[in-house]
Amino acid sequence: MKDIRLRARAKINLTLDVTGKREDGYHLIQSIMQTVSLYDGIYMKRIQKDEIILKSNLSWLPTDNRNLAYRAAELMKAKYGITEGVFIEIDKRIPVAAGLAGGSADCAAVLVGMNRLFDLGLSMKELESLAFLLGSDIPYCVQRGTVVSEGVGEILTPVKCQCPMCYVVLAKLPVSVSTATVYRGLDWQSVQDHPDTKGMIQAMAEADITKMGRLLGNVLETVTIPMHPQIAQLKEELVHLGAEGALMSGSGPTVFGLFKEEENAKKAASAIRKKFGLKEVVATKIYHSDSGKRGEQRNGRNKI
Ligand SMILES: C[C@](O)(CO)[C@H](O)COP(=O)(O)OP(=O)(O)OC[C@H]1O[C@@H](n2ccc(N)nc2=O)[C@H](O)[C@@H]1O
Ligand SMILES: Nc1ncnc2c1ncn2[C@@H]1O[C@H](COP(=O)(O)OP(=O)(O)OP(=O)(O)O)[C@@H](O)[C@H]1O
Repeated sequence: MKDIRLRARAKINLTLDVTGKREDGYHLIQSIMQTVSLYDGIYMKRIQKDEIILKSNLSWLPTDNRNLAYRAAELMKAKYGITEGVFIEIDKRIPVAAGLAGGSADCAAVLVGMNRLFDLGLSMKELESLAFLLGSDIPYCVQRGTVVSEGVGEILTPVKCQCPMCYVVLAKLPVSVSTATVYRGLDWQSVQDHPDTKGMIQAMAEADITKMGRLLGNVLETVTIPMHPQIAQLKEELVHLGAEGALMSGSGPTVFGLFKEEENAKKAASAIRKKFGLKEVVATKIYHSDSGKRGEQRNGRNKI
């Protein structure tokens, strides 16, 4: 039976602005999204019996249609009349409910995986449209890279210059933050401090990581930080430890810091782990696809 291995990578928001609100309550955003190397391993296999079997290394993660990866397989099966089944195994490494789009990345990987396992021949654009039916961050997780995300997350414009390579420390507080609650708590019209999206793109074009650090900005911090003031302390400490800048990712609670040197990022990660007593601290880096094409076969193994 055909099988496939994929890497579902996390994202950070280098900028996140809210520019309006739709009648259905969803917010219009402008955000520079960036893929990082940290990934969940996804293994998929076609099975004869018409069912979806999902397993993961986290005993408490749902394995039914509360899991976005399951929902991706369910949607593809229904839409394309697939009568065979699929086995999906998730090796979860991305912190959950963290603002890193871990569930969205798994979901996107399963969409890509189903397309290949069942030879559906769908284009990236078609996969992104399906992705948007399942969540706002998922089209981006299909596309990945350095991208300006607008609308409610469905209008994606790749940034021509790549984000310069730098090292990223992710530090997650042991609290859950609901994205819906954070957006509901935002009075977008009274936001004073809007991130400079254009300035950030210019800083990336100049490969000026110091300037990028200064321009990091996320309006959702105005909601999440008052709920969890330790986020501000984590940001301060990361800068104290040598980060060029630090910011909350998405709706939080993960904070990331950008570092020029890998060694400094590793040292900062271990200092943060100790000082704040955190378990979920990861030193990773900006992800640059080395094949340029998602799903390219390398060394006989499928990787994304
Ligand atoms: C915060 C970000 O992660 C930034 O990349 C995204 O905007 C959120 O993306 P997501 O987690 O995929 O969001 P969804 O699962 O689609 O929506 C969760 C909830 O967040 C709110 N929501 C989401 C996206 C958006 N543009 N405006 C919103 O107000 C809605 O109340 C929605 O019910
Ligand atoms: N495959 C999955 N991995 C992780 N969480 C999942 C998955 N499927 C569903 N969930 C549920 O989704 C919720 C949010 O988890 P996720 O890790 O995607 O959050 P997030 O990183 O904040 O996402 P975003 O940045 O898109 O808001 C959790 O409560 C979790 O139970």
